[in-house]
Amino acid sequence: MKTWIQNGHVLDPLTGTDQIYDVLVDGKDIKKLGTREEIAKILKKEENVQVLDASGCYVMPGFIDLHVHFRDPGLEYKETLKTGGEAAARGGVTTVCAMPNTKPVIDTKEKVEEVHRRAKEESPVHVIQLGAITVGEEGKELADIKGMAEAGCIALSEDGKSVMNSALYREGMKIAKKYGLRIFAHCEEIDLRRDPDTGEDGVMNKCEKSEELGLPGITNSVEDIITARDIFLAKDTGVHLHLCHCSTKGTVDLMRMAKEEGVSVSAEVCPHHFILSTDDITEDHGRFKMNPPLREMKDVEALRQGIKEGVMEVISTDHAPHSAEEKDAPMRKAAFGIVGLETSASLTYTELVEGGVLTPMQMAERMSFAPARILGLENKGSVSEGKTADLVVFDPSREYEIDTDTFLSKGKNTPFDGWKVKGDVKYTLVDGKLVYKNKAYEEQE
Ligand SMILES: NC(=O)N[C@@H](CC(=O)O)C(=O)O
Ligand SMILES: [Zn+2]
Ligand SMILES: [Zn+2]
Repeated sequence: MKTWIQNGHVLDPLTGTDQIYDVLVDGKDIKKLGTREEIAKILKKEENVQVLDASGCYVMPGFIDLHVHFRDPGLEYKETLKTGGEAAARGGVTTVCAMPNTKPVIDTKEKVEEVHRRAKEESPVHVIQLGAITVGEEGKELADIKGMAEAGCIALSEDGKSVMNSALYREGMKIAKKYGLRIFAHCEEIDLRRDPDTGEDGVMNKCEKSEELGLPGITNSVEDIITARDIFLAKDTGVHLHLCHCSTKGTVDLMRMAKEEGVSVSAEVCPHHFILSTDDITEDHGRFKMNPPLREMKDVEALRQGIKEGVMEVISTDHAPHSAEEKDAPMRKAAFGIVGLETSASLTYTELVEGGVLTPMQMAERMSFAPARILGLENKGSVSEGKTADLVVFDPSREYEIDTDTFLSKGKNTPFDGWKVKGDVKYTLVDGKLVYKNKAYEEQE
């Protein structure tokens, strides 16, 4: 099967291509970039091709989300490989890294293989399952790192928490390095998560707003301390360290230092952390509760500056679906986490590209090329001949209102419901196959 994407503005971070081209997809691969005539010449007259109109749209490499929670196995009432995959496709995301904090925790070769096998059948997008660092994410003994590497894990993560025992963690890093795996770190000193004044478990950022709402707070140091520790351990062991859901100015400063020192590190920021601050928390409600929490404006500004410079080179979502019952509650009761797959590209385009922080090419870099490089996926993250046809056709002019009722994800938990945004996904292709077609364009056709 061939697909002919016509008249799109190709953005390719690998070769620097930044111009209007037609793109011919043949099977799973990108066959040719060229003019209408050049593509027409390759095709036989009677040949059956799928034509997609990309006029006025960017053709970018499919987004690669290094951080999602698909809750499968065990917590399927929140999300499944199928619904999570459909939400991803809708957001222009063609590959996800699924965190291992499922039920059971993914900590063996067999469990990784099982998710990979099922994902091929059930999810429309590529799913890379990450394995836990310790058995059951309990922080007591190391999981079967070698076995998980053999199952194609690529990276390990204890997401949801940090490995608090530094010696055990260092040992895990050494083994990960030996088998070519990266470490994706959730940085949180759990013993400090309690409010320094009241000792109660923190539910939002510690600041004037938390005082005003009478809620227990989480200080920036809860993140910064472990960020620093992890960077030093990465330096000692040589493993590649990727910092998840960075939220503080301190983390940006530490990342800048680590990169100057030549440590093998990368870092991601999620839309909620570079868009919202504690000023946006209008009431004591679970839709504003996530870990790490929304921080203050000075942090948001530092994150944006870091993204602009490329110190923070990845935009991920930390897509964390929960049921309505788990989220429609005051902060003390609600679960940590918000969904992000279906809003990430629109929010990033609206806030960062329209907002003058990133060029459209840099958006493709942060959302696809850089994550592909971190994972070592040479065939992804690029719209150039011979690469895998994981593609997104993104329309920068379509304005719409975010409506959780339309979400394909089971999770509707987001503070962005009702937000007006600019830029939307028109088509998503995975391995050359059309896996998402935006219904908003059907009426026009
Ligand atoms: N981010 C969150 O608030 N929650 C995540 C866990 C995590 O990413 O640490 C979850 O699994 O729900
Ligand atoms: Zn986390
Ligand atoms: Zn997470």
